Amino acid sequence: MILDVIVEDKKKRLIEDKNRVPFEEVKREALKLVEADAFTGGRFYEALAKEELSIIGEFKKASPSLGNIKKTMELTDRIDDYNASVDCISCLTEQDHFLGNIDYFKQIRAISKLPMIRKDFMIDEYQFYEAKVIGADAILLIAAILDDAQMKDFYQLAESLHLDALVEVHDEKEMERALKIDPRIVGVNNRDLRDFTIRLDNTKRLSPMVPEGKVFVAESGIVEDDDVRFLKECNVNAFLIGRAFMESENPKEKAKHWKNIYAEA
Ligand SMILES: O=C(O)c1ccccc1NCC(=O)[C@H](O)[C@H](O)COP(=O)(O)O
Repeated sequence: MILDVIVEDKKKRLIEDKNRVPFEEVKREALKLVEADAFTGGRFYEALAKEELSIIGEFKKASPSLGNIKKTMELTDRIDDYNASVDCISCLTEQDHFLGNIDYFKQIRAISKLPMIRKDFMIDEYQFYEAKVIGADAILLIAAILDDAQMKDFYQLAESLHLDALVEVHDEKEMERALKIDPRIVGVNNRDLRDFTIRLDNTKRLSPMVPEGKVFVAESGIVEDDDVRFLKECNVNAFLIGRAFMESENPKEKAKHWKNIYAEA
């Protein structure tokens, strides 16, 4: 499965990353920031926990399912659009399959005040400290690539660094595992990573499992008005949208339009 390939490539990248900036150095830098933190976590969570629909707008240059994504806007124009219309930003930092990197993240961080999630395949403590250093407010934990102990330890590590965690699941089994750590934010990915098919029904099927009080995020495959109407029935707090915004020449209008549809549906 593609996730296995991505994780293997990530392990190789981590060896290079640690050679370039040693673990102890990144950790020291991150802990300094934690000590100086004005916020002790929750910026990302708070932005999603509102009564009305929130949107996480994603920056991704490529993906295994889409290949290279056609560039429709200059980065700074896109950031301006997101700043004016979405509630949080997601930025892929994975290099080999999404063509992201931490400099891309830092570029966006420098000109957006929105809470930002570092979207990557988190398998090593190093990445959490690095996320803190580059100015992330949140990280992604993908249940499919972590065992129960890793999920719990990484969740606690994120909390200790004042980072929110979006815990991503694909099916009932992963949802049960994820809920054991009592995460504040749960996301259902609608993309089947075996064949890349999108089923928004995934969110609908798993929605009754999400306990009251959690922030519930529908991820992937939201591309048209009817998708927004469909997801309204699932009581989600937020959408994570990549492709539809990256391929749009007017992501700001799209985000506003979909928030209106959601409010009126
Ligand atoms: O997008 C992929 O092809 C993909 C493949 C393997 C693992 C993860 C993948 N996507 C990451 C994401 O979670 C999406 O970028 C995100 O949910 C936005 O999805 P979309 O709106 O469909 O671009």
